[in-house]
Amino acid sequence: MIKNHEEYKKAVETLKKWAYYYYVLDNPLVTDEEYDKLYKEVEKYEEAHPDEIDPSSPTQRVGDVVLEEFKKARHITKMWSMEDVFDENEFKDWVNRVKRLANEHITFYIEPKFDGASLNLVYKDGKLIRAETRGDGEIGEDVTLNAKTINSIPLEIDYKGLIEIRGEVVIKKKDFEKLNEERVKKGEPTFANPRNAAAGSLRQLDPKITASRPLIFYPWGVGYPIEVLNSDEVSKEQYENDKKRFIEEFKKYKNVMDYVYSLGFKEPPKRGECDSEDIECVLKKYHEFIEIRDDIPVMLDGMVVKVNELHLLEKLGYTTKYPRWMVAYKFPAVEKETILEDVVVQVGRTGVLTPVAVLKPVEIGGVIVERATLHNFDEIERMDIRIGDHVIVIRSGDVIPKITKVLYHKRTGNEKPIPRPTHCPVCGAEVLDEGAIIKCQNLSCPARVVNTIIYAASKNCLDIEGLGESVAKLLYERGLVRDITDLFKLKVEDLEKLPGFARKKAENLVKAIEKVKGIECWRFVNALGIEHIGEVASKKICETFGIDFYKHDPEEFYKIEGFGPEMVKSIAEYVKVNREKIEKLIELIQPTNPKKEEVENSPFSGKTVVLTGTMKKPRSEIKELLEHLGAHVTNSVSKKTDFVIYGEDPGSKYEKAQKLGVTLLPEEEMWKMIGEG
Ligand SMILES: NC(=O)c1ccc[n+]([C@@H]2O[C@H](COP(=O)([O-])OP(=O)(O)OC[C@H]3O[C@@H](n4cnc5c(N)ncnc54)[C@H](O)[C@@H]3O)[C@@H](O)[C@H]2O)c1
Ligand SMILES: [Zn+2]
Repeated sequence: MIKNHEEYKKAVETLKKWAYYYYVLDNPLVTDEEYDKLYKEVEKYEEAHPDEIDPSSPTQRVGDVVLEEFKKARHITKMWSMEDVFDENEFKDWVNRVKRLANEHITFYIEPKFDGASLNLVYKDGKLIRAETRGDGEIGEDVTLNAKTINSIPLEIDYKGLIEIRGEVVIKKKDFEKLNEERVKKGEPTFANPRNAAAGSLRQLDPKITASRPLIFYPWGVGYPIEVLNSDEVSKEQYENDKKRFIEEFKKYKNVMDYVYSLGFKEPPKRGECDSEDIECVLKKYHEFIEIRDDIPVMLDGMVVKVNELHLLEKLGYTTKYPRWMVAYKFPAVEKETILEDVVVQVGRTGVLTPVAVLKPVEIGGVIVERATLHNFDEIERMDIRIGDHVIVIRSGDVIPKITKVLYHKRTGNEKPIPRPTHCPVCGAEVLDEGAIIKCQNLSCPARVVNTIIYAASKNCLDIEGLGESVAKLLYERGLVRDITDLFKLKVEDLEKLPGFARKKAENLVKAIEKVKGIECWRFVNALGIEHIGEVASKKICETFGIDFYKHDPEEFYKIEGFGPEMVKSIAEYVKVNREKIEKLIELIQPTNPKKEEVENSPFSGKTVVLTGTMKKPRSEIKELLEHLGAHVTNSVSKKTDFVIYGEDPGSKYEKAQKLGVTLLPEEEMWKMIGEG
């Protein structure tokens, strides 16, 4: 609560500073939540003391000043900020207010609120002549050259009159992650969130930098000729004429946007209309938006509700800051402030040390977040993050929880620096520090051994059911397993004595390990965990050399498609050190070589096959088997299909095959043809 003018002035100064960092520098000092809280307090005080209002208060203006380095651009019509509501009651209040002001029946146009950077595109005679950031709403930065590098912005459109098309420049969450990873590698500061990344990428003095960033433009509205005139570039008379014609032609905001999208702009993932008497319709849309929010590749921070009837916009009018005919119904925040309580260091199977932040638990979008990535120790030093620091954490769909900001201004002096490790936290061995990567080189480091076992047992390797993290740790701690080869010595009697193991569980694990015998070659190779050699490379190795791969000269690996020096060197080094181990494992596991000859002679080789109905074995298994026999298994039946193999209760695919005259094979028949019937 702000009690007096003195406190009010202080609060305004704070808000101004935060707004400057946010709008001008694209580098916020606090979370939106914190900004909004103080903003609301200032607003409240101003309502009670209208004569004390500071005209430079952020409540009285749109955005902030523009950066000096840019050429300035005056918008033909004004750009606005937007009122926001945070819950159903606030929203209903807004609806009642706007209905009262309109004094006639209204409908709503609804679309997502994109969390990015506002951009105004001026088209004249069908050509893009200018692109401007919002700036203070009247004057923005001229970023025409930058905008021209964004693929989703058409340089020419079919509309021949003067028009301002407005929208949001955004970056996909995935691309934001990638961009930040690249920046971490180069030792550059990371962007706090996708919005700052988009805004920072758009507001570059060098268009080449903008061009290198994968930006997307989503239009959400039209300025000229429906907004408020803001320059003398156009005469008042022409503006009034154009406006009248435009409103008569389109009538509703919805139609304006349909038209804009028809000009070649990108459509949002979801939009619609509701009657103002049907609040349930709006609320339903709100919940649908929240439901799909994580799956939408770009950030949405709310849903925008606009009065649909164009002739009412002028009547409903504007405050100093925003139109009275639209509102943002905000979603729960994806960024929260919390405290860094500790940093634990994890050691992976390759020995790389990764710092993980332990946070004071905080709820973000319905999920309690307790841990976050910190990338590496170079990043920790660059951010100067300390234990006890107040930090901002972001989590949203593809964006994994991460600390994006340290709130230095909240330091008390008791924060503790996070030392760069010189020794492995697990085995105590001295580490190899290569800057971004710090490594424990002790091959028998417990963390490395346990993680190697977990990896080898995982789905795409030996696929040992029941051998996850906790069991692997237990087996290691009890001295039962120090190496993958030890797995094959495990006896039911040893296991059943372990905590949490009854006889049944012990038997199951031993059985699961026995099942590894005769496993496919590629799974065996993948399980070795050779650096740079994953599933695909393992398959290629087995197809080319079979299980004797390690006996071949490293040079020979170059003939495999896609194998470069990094991979070949890694294999060579691995084999040099581990030859004996490989041989011992082959003896124990006896992996099967892919049998090429048989595949060529199979009745299914080169055939296109579709599966339908319930089969005796899981469909994925049958698919794999048929593919192994050289078949091409697809999902839909066409004239090109050779066989439709059906189990019980076959569906429409069966009928389609009959219609097209495709050969129908009962499942039994297939097994006979393979020789397993
Ligand atoms: N963390 C900080 O320090 C800090 C500082 C200042 C402001 N902020 C945050 O910024 C927000 C206020 O900023 P603002 O006043 O620029 O408003 P805003 O960014 O929340 O909303 C207005 C903008 O929304 C965009 N928009 C996206 N989708 C739209 C759609 N479908 N229709 C119309 N417009 C759409 C437009 O660019 C428009 O300019 C608050 O959430 C506040 O917390 C944070
Ligand atoms: Zn170690």
